[in-house]
Amino acid sequence: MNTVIQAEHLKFSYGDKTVLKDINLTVQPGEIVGLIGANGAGKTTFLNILLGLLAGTGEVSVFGQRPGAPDSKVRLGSMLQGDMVIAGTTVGDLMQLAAAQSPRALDPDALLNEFHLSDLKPQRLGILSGGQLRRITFAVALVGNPDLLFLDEPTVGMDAQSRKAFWTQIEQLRQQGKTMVITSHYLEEIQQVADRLLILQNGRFVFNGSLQALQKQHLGATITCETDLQSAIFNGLPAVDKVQLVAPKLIIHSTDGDQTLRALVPMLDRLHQVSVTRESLEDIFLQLTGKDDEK
Ligand SMILES: Nc1ncnc2c1ncn2[C@@H]1O[C@H](COP(=O)(O)OP(=O)(O)OP(=O)(O)O)[C@@H](O)[C@H]1O
Repeated sequence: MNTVIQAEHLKFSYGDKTVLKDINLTVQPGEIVGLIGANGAGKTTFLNILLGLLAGTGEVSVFGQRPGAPDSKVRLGSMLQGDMVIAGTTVGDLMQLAAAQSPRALDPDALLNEFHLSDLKPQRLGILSGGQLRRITFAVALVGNPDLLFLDEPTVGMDAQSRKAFWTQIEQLRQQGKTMVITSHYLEEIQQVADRLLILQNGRFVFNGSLQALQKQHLGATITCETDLQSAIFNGLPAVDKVQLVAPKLIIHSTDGDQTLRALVPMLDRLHQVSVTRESLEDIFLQLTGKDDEK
């Protein structure tokens, strides 16, 4: 299987500000990778390097070639933040222009129709709303029929319906075997679709794996119940971090939900309305990215 993206010891600085310190990554065909990180972590910078728009040090290849090489460029579609748009150009013209860049382009009109965007075809880009522009930019990214897509915060500004339609389209693209790198701050959305998550922090991936693997490493849970037992009893149970009484509820914060639950089994007849909430991706993300920057 030919690797789509390969990065080894990639480093990048803007002047004396080092943004990427040591990036190592392999992406295989058909993978959907969710790239997440706090504002300013370097996600867009990394995508720009993969596109050949910025040059870092270390080894980087896309379809086995240097980023930006013409042969790999035609297999690539991107939707970046702040994509330049010429206000006077119409949607139809922009789609034609984008299609003309690729020898394997799709029919622009058919694509606009499929995306329910045909009405916007005669409109000038300058008068479109932010959400409409995002949807058009997505169609532009796809019209060249790319094998690899870079989508940088694609759903920003889209209304709920458009976001839903967008993620459905991503699923369809998955069926077609497209490889995608998607950045998003909407963790609930990205976790649904990504085969693999990359968490960028302090210039490195502090996590590279599936959501399931991430959750296996982070076993924390919140157990809520009602009980006539004294809350002090729960403080002494294994892995219990903190116990809060918010009458009538007792809230037990555990660093290892399974371990604490096992210890609760003998008391089950005194516990009522028990519920368990595992750490969400957002909880884990905040733990991993809340750490101070390295000096
Ligand atoms: N052209 C530039 N010159 C100097 N610094 C820059 C430039 N572009 C980005 N930076 C800085 O590099 C860092 C990484 O920026 P980047 O846009 O890659 O982050 P990001 O993870 O995409 O952030 P966000 O989630 O806010 O979009 C930030 O501190 C940013 O201020």
